[in-house]
Amino acid sequence: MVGQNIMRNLIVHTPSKPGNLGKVTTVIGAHGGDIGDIKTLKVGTLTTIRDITCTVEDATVLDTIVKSINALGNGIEVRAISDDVLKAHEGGKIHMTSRMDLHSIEDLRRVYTPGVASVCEEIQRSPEKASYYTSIGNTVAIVTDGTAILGLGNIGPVAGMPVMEGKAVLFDQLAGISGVPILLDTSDPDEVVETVKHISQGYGGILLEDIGSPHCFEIEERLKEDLSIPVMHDDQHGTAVVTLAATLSACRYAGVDIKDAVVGQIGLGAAGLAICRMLMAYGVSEVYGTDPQESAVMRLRQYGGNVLNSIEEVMAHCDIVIATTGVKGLIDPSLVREGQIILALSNPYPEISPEDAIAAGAAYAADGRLVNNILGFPGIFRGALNANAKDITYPMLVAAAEALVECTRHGDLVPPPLDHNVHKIVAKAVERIALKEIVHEG
Ligand SMILES: NC(=O)C1=CN([C@@H]2O[C@H](COP(=O)(O)OP(=O)(O)OC[C@H]3O[C@@H](n4cnc5c(N)ncnc54)[C@H](O)[C@@H]3O)[C@@H](O)[C@H]2O)C=CC1
Ligand SMILES: CC(=O)C(=O)O
Ligand SMILES: [Mg+2]
Repeated sequence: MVGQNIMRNLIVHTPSKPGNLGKVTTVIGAHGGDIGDIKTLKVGTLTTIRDITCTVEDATVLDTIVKSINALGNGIEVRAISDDVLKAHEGGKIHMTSRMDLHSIEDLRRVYTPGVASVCEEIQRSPEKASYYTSIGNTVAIVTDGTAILGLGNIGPVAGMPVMEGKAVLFDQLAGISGVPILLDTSDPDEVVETVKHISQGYGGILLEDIGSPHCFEIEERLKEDLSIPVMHDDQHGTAVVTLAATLSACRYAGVDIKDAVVGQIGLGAAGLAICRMLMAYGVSEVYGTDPQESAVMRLRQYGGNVLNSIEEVMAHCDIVIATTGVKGLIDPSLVREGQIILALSNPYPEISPEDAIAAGAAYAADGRLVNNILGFPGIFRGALNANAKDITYPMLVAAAEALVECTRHGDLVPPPLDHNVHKIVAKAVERIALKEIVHEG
């Protein structure tokens, strides 16, 4: 089964007797529902009310589950279904807040005019002090043109805003960075580059997000060239870092030197090409890729990768298979070979679910919820900003990947994304390399 697609909260009433919750959860599981949190809202003398988070394949499955719970009878009933994901987005997920209190006229004069004028003049005299007296050095612009929002495709920047707000939440909570979404109504590389350059002085770094290929490549290259603040296209390099970490872990368990691994990449867009480039730069000698777009295949060749003509060939030839196509259920379980490692990374729906890949014989399998650039970009930018780095370089990315491997528990491919310590360790590793590079250049 590929992709658990919709998450709903079932408000379930049962008589307050042992065994009833078990009956309800059994019904949910039997119909393929994935149970998340179970909150007990009320334990009454007669009735217990619970809020059960349930993720299902589609609305039909949800309907079947509700009908089956209600069919249990004896007072067991789904009284309401709520969409907590939608509810959580009401009003948006982010809000810029003040770091200073405003209680008195004294505060007002310090925060705002007339006091603020002297700080402006100080920065005018010594522009480098802006990073000390403003939030610029701790703020990253999250720039999108909306052309490759997850695997949903070109849905436009406004429809992609919930993803950008999500990235801002992650920046804030995992790395203490202010992320500011910037929605562009152009995909023309000249216009994107010019626009980002014009706004860049207000930011300590630029995270390019969900900008489709091939225009993402030129945009990132030109911005990296023209700006002296860190610029990174997350879908390329954030993803490549985490995928390298997962591949290193997998090779360790398999007792294979990563340099000898035979890796196949399905989908050679932003994420796929960057993954191939990262693996090749790290020393993997056999990297194969496939993509229906001739231009994508040509790019892989230019970077020294090998091309295969179909998914079937990749699955037959490679020990580690990575997919970033945005196409749900693309990999048929019958193609999976015994002992293969399958990373089907498309969001929100993978090319094959980890459960199906394992059932078909894979030794390790993961999807984009687990192997996700959430493990990369917060720490990478934290480290770069701490070091006052002018760029994000390949050695910084490798340091991030190796730090992730260090944090990975035995048997896992990557560490848990919400472990704050992991992001601190990644940031430290990146900062260390960035400082070394600065000393070297200086
Ligand atoms: N887990 C993670 O951290 C990340 C996951 N992704 C996921 O990867 C997917 C692709 O994202 P991007 O690379 O940014 O998009 P993209 O649009 O740049 O690339 C997609 C590529 O897949 C190719 N493709 C489509 N159908 C194919 C097929 N049947 N066989 C082989 N190739 C095929 C396209 O031709 C294109 O080159 C999305 O679903 C996204 O959510 C992207 C970044 C991070
Ligand atoms: C995780 C991410 O950046 C994506 O799926 O596009
Ligand atoms: Mg993305």
